[in-house]
Amino acid sequence: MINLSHKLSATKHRTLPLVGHAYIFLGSDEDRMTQFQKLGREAMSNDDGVTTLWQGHRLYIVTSDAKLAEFLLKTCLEKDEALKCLQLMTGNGSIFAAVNIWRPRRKNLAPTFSPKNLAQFAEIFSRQSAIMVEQLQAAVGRGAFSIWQYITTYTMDSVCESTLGVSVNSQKKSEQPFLKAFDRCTQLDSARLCKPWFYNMSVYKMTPYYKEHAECRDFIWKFVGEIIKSKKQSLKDEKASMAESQQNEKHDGLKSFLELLIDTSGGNRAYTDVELREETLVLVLAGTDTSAVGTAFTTMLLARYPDVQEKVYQELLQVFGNSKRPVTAEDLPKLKYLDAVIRETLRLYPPVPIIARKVDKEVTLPSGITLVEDCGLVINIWALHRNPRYWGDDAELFRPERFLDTPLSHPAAFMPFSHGPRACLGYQYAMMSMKTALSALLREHRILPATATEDLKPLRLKFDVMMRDVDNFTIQLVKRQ
Ligand code: HEM
Repeated sequence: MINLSHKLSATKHRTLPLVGHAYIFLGSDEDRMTQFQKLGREAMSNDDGVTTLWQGHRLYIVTSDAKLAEFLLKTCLEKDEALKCLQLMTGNGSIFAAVNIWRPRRKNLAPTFSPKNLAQFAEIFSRQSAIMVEQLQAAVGRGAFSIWQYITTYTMDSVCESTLGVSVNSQKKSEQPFLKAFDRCTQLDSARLCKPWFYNMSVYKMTPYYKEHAECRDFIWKFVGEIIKSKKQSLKDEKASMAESQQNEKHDGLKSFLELLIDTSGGNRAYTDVELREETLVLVLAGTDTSAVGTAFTTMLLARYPDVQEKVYQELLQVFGNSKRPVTAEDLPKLKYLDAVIRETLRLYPPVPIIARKVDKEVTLPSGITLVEDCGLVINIWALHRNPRYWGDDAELFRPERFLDTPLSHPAAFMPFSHGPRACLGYQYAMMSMKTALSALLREHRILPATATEDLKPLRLKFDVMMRDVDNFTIQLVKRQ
């Protein structure tokens, strides 16, 4: 690795004995995000499109170049060691699993995201977003407030209903025990991710955090385990009660991801209860805060760009007129400008600003340099999305029209959902959910910045497992006439 480090551009930060550059990530979540931004810009300004740094004895290669990122994401599929600490709750669930486990699981999971299956979830998004708007009435016209809790409970309720087929009703019941346990587990996981000295399991087990994590995790596993058991039983009963001739008939009712997974993993490959628990928890984990962060950043930008908000509103008027009818699956493809606004938000504020992989066997880059086994790889999506080489001189500008008037300069220039074989499976699901929530909100309300001068200040960002707004997405809402 030392030889390799001499062939690649290196970070300007001083290397300390033993820890290398690990010290630069100490400090607050905001400091950590600032470091990632700086590293991304360093990589962008280097001729080889990378910067390198040492985390203890391991060399990490950071890139914000779309071509190189595309190559790495297609070639190196193993997740980085650091992400192992996120597996406590999801076990071998596909998102963090080793390649040999991930591959067959992805094969089973992918067909459950077919357009036909996704269209049936539109009704859930529509119903849950109506609840969100109803809950928000308490804040309308009353000055600045954080919209985060409203949006994250909307996504939690939608994801749980579409994944497990149950209503956890977290929008109306903030003390919902599943939500509390799930939130606590993810908080503990992200705190651990930022403290490398807790990566070692034996060390972590000695901390009070592990005990608390284990208690929450046991609760979650029991909750999901019971749903799986009862779902399997009712599917069995349903089959038994159906006449033989009806067995192959199409089942028209709404099917949750859990039921779809039981179907797709059928036959000899049928999933055990543990596998079903792991995969459904992956969907809840991967689908909740990510979409909530994307939606919340969009509200912040709409508040700061009233002309963009007005254009979205005009498009909504064209599709819905003055009616109060719910959003349907057929409406969503017509909301092309809103789609561009969300994409532009995800470009400038990607909820997952960095992703990490590991080199599991030597790989030679197109430049001829060979990466050695066990190097870490960081794709800096935040910087890649602001790279003028792919986005032009106005890369830093919020301009949704770019998604309507200019084709992508490279297939990997826009990758909020990652790229290559391990890219996000929930991409279309997330776009549907975000579009439904934002249209429900904007049809009746105008979004304003928290204060009159707010739109002049740059957004302050922080990083745990995801990128968030330091001020917790504070806006104002007023009713439209
Ligand atoms: C704005 C919302 C979302 C964003 C920004 C996002 C982003 C991502 C990213 C960056 C990855 C890949 C990580 C990597 O390459 O290491 C990923 C993976 C994944 N996402 Fe999403 N995601 C979103 C919503 C969702 C939703 C709603 C679901 C499911 C309902 C979902 C399910 C998954 C799954 C299953 C994977 C793992 C894929 C695999 O390893 O094969 N995501 N997501």
